[in-house]
Amino acid sequence: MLNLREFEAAAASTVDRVHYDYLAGGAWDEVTLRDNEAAFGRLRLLPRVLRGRDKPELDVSLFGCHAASPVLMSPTAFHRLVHPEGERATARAAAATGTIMVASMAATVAIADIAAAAREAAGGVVGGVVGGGDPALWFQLYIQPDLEVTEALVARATAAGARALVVTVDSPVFGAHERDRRNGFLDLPAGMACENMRGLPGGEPDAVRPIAMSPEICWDHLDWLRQATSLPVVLKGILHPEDARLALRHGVDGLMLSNHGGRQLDTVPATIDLLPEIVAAVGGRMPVILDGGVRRGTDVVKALALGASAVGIGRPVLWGLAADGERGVRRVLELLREEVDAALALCGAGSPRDLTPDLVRRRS
Ligand SMILES: Cc1cc2nc3c(=O)[nH]c(=O)nc-3n(C[C@H](O)[C@H](O)[C@H](O)COP(=O)(O)O)c2cc1C
Ligand SMILES: O=C(O)C(=O)c1ccccc1
Repeated sequence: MLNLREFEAAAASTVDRVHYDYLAGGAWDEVTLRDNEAAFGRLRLLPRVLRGRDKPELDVSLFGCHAASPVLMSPTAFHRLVHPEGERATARAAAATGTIMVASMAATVAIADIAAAAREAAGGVVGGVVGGGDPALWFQLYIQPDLEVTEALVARATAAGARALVVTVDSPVFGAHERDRRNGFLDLPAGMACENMRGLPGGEPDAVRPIAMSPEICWDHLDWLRQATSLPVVLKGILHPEDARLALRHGVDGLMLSNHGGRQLDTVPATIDLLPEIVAAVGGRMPVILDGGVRRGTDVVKALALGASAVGIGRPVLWGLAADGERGVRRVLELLREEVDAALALCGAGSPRDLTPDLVRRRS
């Protein structure tokens, strides 16, 4: 496999059609889904030359979490749908490559088990230190209207060693995925469940509580969460610059500029097209991480040049996992890393910090 597209093709031919449609699909007409990739295609890179740089340095540090690459794994649900080891395999690939993994609240492996898999793969070496503590694992949270349940989820993630909470705020209702409606995909197959939702307060000890998406969630909930945890809080799914400014006022630590891979409100802009406005609104006061349509090293470089601190990939991780389990995910991450490395050098940059917005031009 030479690039992420080849992993996409491999996944399309191995994963059951109904399940493949679930991971590939978007909301309604899939306008945003297509635009995320197309918008990167409308941008051109304008390199600098003769800058006499060393080999590029790709490390990033986010909320005290060190990573070998500015590409992280965005949270995606249901990894066991495409591979029997599910999130365990994903976590091992993340740990082996020094990649930050954002584990989904809708994971099919519990956060404690994901963390254990990551630790095992790191061989007890985390951040270059033997016995160096917790892996580069973050937990994605949908705030549940029942705050006791939300508190229990946060406590589990914290106990597992998660280093940040990524609160997804673009889902007051479930996205309307017409492919899933047509295919009748409503639930996980027997023997798979959202393990983070098992045995929560107010339910039977072994019961799996459905994930609630609620239009009632508001900034008051965020304020409550802010005081209920000492972990960094990252908001995922902020699109309007006014909401970016509000996030700052509510003590948020970072943003993930994301349209959920085109799976929530259709016809919102591509994330890369929104990035300059969001970066301007934030004014360097917190990191902005972009996801949606990142498929090539050049996409990563464009986003970093326009002010993102890092980028996330969603579907490509699932393609790698479907194609070849842990090895496939590792290969996806390595391919992208090699491409970023080469694209940085070709831009005359010695690190992501050397990338500036003038290196990106819109195709006329
Ligand atoms: C199959 C699938 C499941 C997802 N599950 C979640 C989730 O549980 N929580 C969440 O915040 N985002 C979820 N997302 C959105 C991703 O975090 C991310 O925003 C998106 O996939 C990025 O776009 P990309 O797939 O083009 O890289 C999911 C995306 C996909 C494709
Ligand atoms: O499919 C998704 O995009 C998603 O975010 C999700 C969230 C909860 C349960 C299943 C999927």
